[in-house]
Amino acid sequence: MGLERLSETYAIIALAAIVAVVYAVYQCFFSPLARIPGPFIAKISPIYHAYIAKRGHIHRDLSNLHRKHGKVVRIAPNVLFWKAESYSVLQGTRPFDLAGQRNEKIHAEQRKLVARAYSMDSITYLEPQVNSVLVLLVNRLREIRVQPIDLGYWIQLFAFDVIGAISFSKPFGYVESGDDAGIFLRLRKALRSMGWVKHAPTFHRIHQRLMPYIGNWLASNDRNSYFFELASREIQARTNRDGDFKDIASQLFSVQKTKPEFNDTNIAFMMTSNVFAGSDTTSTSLRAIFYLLLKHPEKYDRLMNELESKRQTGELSNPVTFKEAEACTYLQAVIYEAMRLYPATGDLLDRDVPEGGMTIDGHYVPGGVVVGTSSWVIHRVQEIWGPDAEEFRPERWLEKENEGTMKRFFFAFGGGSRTCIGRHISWLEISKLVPTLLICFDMRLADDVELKEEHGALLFLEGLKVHMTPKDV
Ligand code: HEM
Repeated sequence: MGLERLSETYAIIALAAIVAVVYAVYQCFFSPLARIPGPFIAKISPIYHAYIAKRGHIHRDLSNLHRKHGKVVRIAPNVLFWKAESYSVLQGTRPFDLAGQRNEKIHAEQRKLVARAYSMDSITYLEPQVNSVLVLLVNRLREIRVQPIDLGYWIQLFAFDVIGAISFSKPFGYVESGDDAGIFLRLRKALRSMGWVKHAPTFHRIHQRLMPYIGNWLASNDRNSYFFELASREIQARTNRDGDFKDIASQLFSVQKTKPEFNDTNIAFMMTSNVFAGSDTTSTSLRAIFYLLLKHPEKYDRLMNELESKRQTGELSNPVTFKEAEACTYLQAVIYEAMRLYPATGDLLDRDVPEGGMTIDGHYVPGGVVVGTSSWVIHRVQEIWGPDAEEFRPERWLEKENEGTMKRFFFAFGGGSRTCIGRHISWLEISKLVPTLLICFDMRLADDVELKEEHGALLFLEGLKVHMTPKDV
């Protein structure tokens, strides 16, 4: 009896091994994607993508994979169009979610409702909100006596407060108090968790089903619970306050008047996206800009020459206006170049290949396969950016022969119908903050600063310590 059970067990193990080998042979030699190069383990297991995402430096891993395997790399057995299943993890059960919505038709309808509030025209409307946080930031930084300052942290406080200000006319009060009340860590945990759970959607589905019994083990769920509740409370408080508000909430409430189906819950979901998608992305970009500038004194000096000569001719106010900043050509080149080298999202933006399939770089890819690309990879392709693609050289954006090409391949905000809806807002913040801080402070990077990179669903850069000496302006 014992022997019989043993041989039965062996038979099951042998069968499982045969199935695994057949599956691996199929994936490596007979699948329609068999000829696409990539790590062996990625060809046979979807775990590979989730694994490299969990390690925290997927942005660099993807670039290395392309360097090793070429333009098209296979990073899962079944890895433009519809957003892939990984976005369901983002969306959860949320009915209004631009970033997470996979259905193109629903996405287009929802995006149409809110597009105006985020358009270029709305930027001037929101500028006074950014000004108030910026002036407060400069004053707070002037008061700090202990050097070097963790400028990265202050930038993050600024980016959060701006989101509160432009969304609900109420900064969160972080710059004022110099403290984030634990919210950054909570958000970081959520983004860290989302970074890998996105690539394990089956695991996510099972977890969500079991949640009533096992509780919530995934910080990624905070996006649609804790942060949604935070946004809902702010929206509620905002409707209870009187005043002529110049913010996104007021624009969305005016949409609601003609489209009542766009209810308060949907507005709160949109505001959750502002907090979730708009604060850390902007602060990471700002950290990269200051880090690269201060690391390259000749670029810093060139930018200071531009700003100072504009100051002397009265073309630069304090705080700098968006219009003035746009007219600073070297400043704009610096922003593009830093965001090229450190785009805030470095994982693949996954899309399902539509029915009928498509050909990518000579490889036929059948419908249903997930394809994606990463800004970290595109931004380092030498055929586009030249042999010095890894170098910080803002001048490349000013060279006549590159005009057009470079902006076309600038992928920090994604592209197509899913391009970042908040890109004008973050450009407004960045364009104003960088020159304003530079005209108000002399800056020097603290000794031995190297930014620490961690990629969850977004990139984080830690350790921007700077000596800041206030100037008389
Ligand atoms: C430097 C700052 C920012 C960067 C690098 C960035 C990056 C991106 C990228 C790459 C996407 C496309 C994602 C995809 O295809 O899956 C995206 C979408 C989105 N972003 Fe941003 N973002 C930034 C700032 C903001 C701000 C300030 C807001 C809101 C105030 C915002 C809200 C959104 C939303 C709602 C989407 C989804 C859009 C859609 O699918 O229609 N982002 N962002």
